[in-house]
This record gives sequence, C-alpha cells and structure tokens, in this order.
Amino acid sequence: MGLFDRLRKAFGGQPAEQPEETSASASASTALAESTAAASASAADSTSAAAASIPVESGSTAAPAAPMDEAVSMAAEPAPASVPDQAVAASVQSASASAVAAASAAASESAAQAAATAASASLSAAAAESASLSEAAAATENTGSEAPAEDASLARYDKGLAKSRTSFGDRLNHFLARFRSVDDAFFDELEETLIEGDVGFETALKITDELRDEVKLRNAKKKSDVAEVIVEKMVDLYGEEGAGEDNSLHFSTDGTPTVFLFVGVNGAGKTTTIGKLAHRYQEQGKHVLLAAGDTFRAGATEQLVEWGRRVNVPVVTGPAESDPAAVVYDAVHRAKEENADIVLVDTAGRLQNKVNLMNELAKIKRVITRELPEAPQEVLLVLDGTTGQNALSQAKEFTKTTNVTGIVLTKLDGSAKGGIVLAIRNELHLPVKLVGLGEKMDDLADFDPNKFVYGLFKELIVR
Ligand SMILES: Nc1nc2c(ncn2[C@@H]2O[C@H](COP(=O)(O)OP(=O)(O)OP(=O)(O)O)[C@@H](O)[C@H]2O)c(=O)[nH]1
Repeated sequence: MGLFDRLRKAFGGQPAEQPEETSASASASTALAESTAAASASAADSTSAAAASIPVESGSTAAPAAPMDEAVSMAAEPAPASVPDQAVAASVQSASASAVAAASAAASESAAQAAATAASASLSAAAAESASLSEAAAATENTGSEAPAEDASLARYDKGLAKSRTSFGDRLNHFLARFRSVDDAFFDELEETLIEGDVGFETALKITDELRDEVKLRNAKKKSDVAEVIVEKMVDLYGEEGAGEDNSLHFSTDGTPTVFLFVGVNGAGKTTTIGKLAHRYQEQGKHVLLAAGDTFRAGATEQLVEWGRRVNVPVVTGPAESDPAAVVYDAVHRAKEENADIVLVDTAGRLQNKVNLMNELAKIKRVITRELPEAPQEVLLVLDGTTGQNALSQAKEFTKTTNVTGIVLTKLDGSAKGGIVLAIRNELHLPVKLVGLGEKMDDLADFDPNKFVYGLFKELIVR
C-alpha cells in the first residue's frame, strides 16, 4: 500500500479543521463555493465543447482503443450531481475537509456523535493512527496520555502548512479548470504548474511521466479523479523516496559532548534555530554551550549572545573578524572541561567568496573532530522555507562541498512553498530533521514526514 492510501486510511473521515481556524474555514467555504460554481460552469462548457466535437489532441492520449479516448476526455463529463465528488474536486483548492468529513461522518457512524466530538476526538484518533504509520505496535498503546501532545503537533503542521496548501491547491484547481481534455498540452502545463508549486523540476517531470500512464489506466475522467491521481502520485513518490530515511537528530554515544554545526546562507534562520534548540535542551536539563562562529558579519555575535541571554545559555565568542575556527576550538575545549552535553555552533552565511566559505566550514569541522573524534554528530543546513526553488539551489551548492547530515526548514509559518519538502527528499535525498514554525523560542518542531505531507494535501487524503 502506498503512502497515500496509508494516510487516507489513517486520517480518513477526520474533521481536520480546528475550531480556531474559523477564518481558514470561512475562506475555504468561499473557495468551495467558487470552485463548485467553476466546476459546474466548466462542465457545462465541456458539454457544449463536446457537442462541437473538439478533438482530443494526438500524443500519448490519442489512444487506439475507444475506451481510452473516453478516458482522457474530460469534455463529455456532465456536472456530477453528487456533492461529495464535487467537494473533493473543490477541496484540492483549500480547506473543504470539514465538508468531506461531515459527509463521511454522517454516512458512517452516528451523526450526532460525530458533530459532538468534532475536532478533538477525531484528531486524537488520527494522531494515534499517524503514529501507527511509523510504529504500528506502539501506536495501539499510544491513544492515552500522549494523544493531546500528538493533537497539538498535528494541529501545528495543519496550521503551518495552510498557506502552502491553499496556494498549491489554487494553482492545481486553476489549472484543471482550464483543461477540457487530458492531452499533451495538459501534461506540459501540469509539469509547469508543479514546478511553480515548488515540488522541484525533476520531481515534476517524474510525476508527469507516471501520470500519463496512470490517468489512462485508471480511466480517470472527472477533474476530481484526475486531481486525485496527481496528488496520489506525489504522495506515493514522496513515500517511496523516504524509505529508510532517518529524520532523527544524532547524539554522542561515548559520553563526550555532542556538537551540532549549523550552516546556511545569511538570513535563513541559523541563529534563531540555535536559540530555539538551546532552549529545548536547556529545558531538558542539559548543559548547553553556544559558539558564535560567525565573526564576519557585524552583529551576528551580538545576536547569538542575545539568544543566549534569553534562554540562559552561555555563549563562547571571539573578536570581530577573528578566526571562526579559533572560537569553535574554544567552545569545544570548554565543553570538554565542563563536561557539557551539547555545543551548538553558528557559522557565517557568506564570506568574500564561496570557496572561502566552504574552506572555512571544512576547517571548523576539522577543529571539532580533532578535539572530539565522534563530532560533529550533525551538520545541519538551514534553509528558508519561503524561498522555494532558491532554497533547493542553495542546498545543492552546499551539499557539493559540505557533508550535510540534515536539513532545518525554517519560516514554514509564513511560507506558501511547503512543496519544497517533496523536492528536498526526491532530489537531494537529505532528511529534513527540524522545522521552524515561528519566531518564538518554542516554535521549533521535529520533522514528521507523514504529518507534513498530510498537512500539505489533507483535503484529498481525507475522503
Ligand atoms: N516566521 C519565522 N521567522 C523566522 C523563523 N526562523 C527565523 N526567523 C526569522 O528570520 C530572520 C533571520 O533569522 P536569523 O536566525 O538571524 O538568520 P541567520 O541564518 O542566522 O542569518 P545571519 O545571522 O545573517 O547569518 C529573523 O528575523 C528571524 O526571526 C521561523 O521559523 N519563522
């Protein structure tokens, strides 16, 4: 079973909207209404277009057998009478999950009970189910006290990905509204739509190629069916590429201090992430040290010192423009002396040129490993989640010369480009380990790949 089906099984019928998301729901209703109207209009258009015998274009869709021609033509499809189908089609656009969930709840168990338990109960069930995706056995015991924490975590992804979801859904829906038949032009433009949706160039090509076969095979005629196949392909590809991926952070195994090295361009969110992580470990009672390895940018050291003050963690610093490797050496040396648990190292995002930057990172790494042979346990590349394809290009540059062990994706709270996670996995083959969901010290979460992809496409998964 692909990831899409597993997620649908886990989350199916869940009223995924949280009560506080009223504005999202309101805009979703509008979007749903608009989209339904658009779907009807386009279906009506389609009917007249079919009467006028607009041919299906040649190419992969000009299949020899009659059923195939029917399969690829969306033109002759009358406006579906049933609400659920339209709801699913429209819901690609935005948060119509509540409508879908309400329909399925009414159809299955007691409607009264479904209405009463609304968000929280079903979210708990979904959270437990979500856990079962990774650890089936553990999940059965996970419905008790851990459920609220799971709820909160799922809700954060849900909220954090609202913009990405709406933006991607809008694009897809807009695209589908313009097409009456699935022909070569359809696939070409789908490719562009996916690239614009930040799923990555190679990923877009791969999905489109696979879809050419799949759409025919499934006899997908309705826009909602085509949309579903598109999302299913994306989710399944993401699932396949992620097999065996390790999203956890690694720590020292020999009792010596753990070192995490943070790299990434200026402004990506390195210092903020270090501050947030320092807060997390400090709260856990760990002895944390910060190293201000960006001696190059004016103000960078002060910024880290300010974070240190805020979360009550000491910061090792050096004079402006001094050798960053020397600062890192001091920090590691102090960590050994004080038997610290973890050192978080900030680095420069830019030097005079790229070669200098990469050489400097290599030097810092050598200094750390000389003092602590197991370290650094993580080299975390921090990427600004709002920059989409740029983030992907930066990542490709960094990984050419630096042995990155994982990605921190920041600013997802303000991003409409969450699709970048698909590209990171499918094209970089690097695990995302942490996600930034705001500027405050608690706004950092361990990355959960399944919750993430569910947050990105939930309306098509919940049915
Ligand atoms: N909304 C939001 N803002 C964030 C997040 N992470 C970082 N920021 C903001 O992004 C800006 C840049 O963050 P920094 O931590 O200074 O970035 P940096 O990579 O250390 O940049 P340099 O110090 O210039 O190398 C700051 O205004 C942060 O508050 C996040 O997850 N969400």
